[in-house]
Amino acid sequence: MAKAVLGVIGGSGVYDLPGLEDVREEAITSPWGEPSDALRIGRIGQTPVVFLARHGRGHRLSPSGIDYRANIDVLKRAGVTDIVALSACGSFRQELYPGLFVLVDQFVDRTVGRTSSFFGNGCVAHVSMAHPVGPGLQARILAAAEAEEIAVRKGGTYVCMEGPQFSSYAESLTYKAQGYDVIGMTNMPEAKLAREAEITYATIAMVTDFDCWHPEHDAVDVAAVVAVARANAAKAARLVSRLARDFPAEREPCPARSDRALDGAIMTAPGHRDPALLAKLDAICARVLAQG
Ligand SMILES: CSC[C@H]1O[C@H](OP(=O)(O)O)[C@H](O)[C@@H]1O
Ligand SMILES: Nc1ncnc2[nH]cnc12
Repeated sequence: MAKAVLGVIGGSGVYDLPGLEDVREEAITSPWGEPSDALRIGRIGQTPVVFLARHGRGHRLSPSGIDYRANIDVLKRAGVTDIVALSACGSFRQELYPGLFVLVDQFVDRTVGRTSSFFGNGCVAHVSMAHPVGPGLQARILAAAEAEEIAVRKGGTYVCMEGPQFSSYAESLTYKAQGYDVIGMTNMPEAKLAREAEITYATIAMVTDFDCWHPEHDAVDVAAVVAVARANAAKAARLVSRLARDFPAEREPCPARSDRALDGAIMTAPGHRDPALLAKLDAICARVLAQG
């Protein structure tokens, strides 16, 4: 059994992880590009925890400008087995109000300009995204939220738009009519890449606004979003601390098979694989390539 290592990706308003102890910074390099920031590696209780600020410290990176492959690759190199993705989001439902945490279990990818796979010509692989969130990890997050008395709702669909502009009124009404619950700009391709890397992924979608569909609320405004995101960040830190303190020492098998996502997924015959691409995949595919 592998040792469990918790990764935390901090989104808008979350550039640090209070509660992380024995912290050291490590700027791990990646053959895929430039990660958003140096990793902050430490522990909470007995659990090793690795923190990455998705937009970089100082929020330098736009959702479209983040190198999601480099981020997931360096987390994999740091030994991360489970990622908790913290994200600000807009809501399409009256009952999902600013301040509430939504544990989404589905994603709709509406991004257009992002590289969304580690694989390609020379090493073709197809992993399942039917159940993108690890149910076991999500259950632990739910239990931690309840223990900390943080308002949380389990289940929901997060639609990921390209951004950086917020949606038009017509788009907002369309997403709402489609039955989507929340909207953000970052969880895709992040969740897809985590799955390819065989890292279990779960999002805490922290509602900051009602997007622009709501007749009694103004259109999204960054200053208002940031104010709610800051308040959410303190709650998120409490939740993550509890989650980490109660986390198992060894990685648990994932019912969604995120820990074995690459089993049988690579279609390119060994003799036809591109050595240069395989070299870049050394961390992502370590488990299956070791099997030959
Ligand atoms: C400041 S609101 C827009 C911004 O916030 C969210 O990012 P993250 O998921 O990293 O919290 C949203 O997706 C946008 O990138
Ligand atoms: N309304 C919204 N649309 C997209 N991303 C967001 N992040 C926070 N609020 C958002």
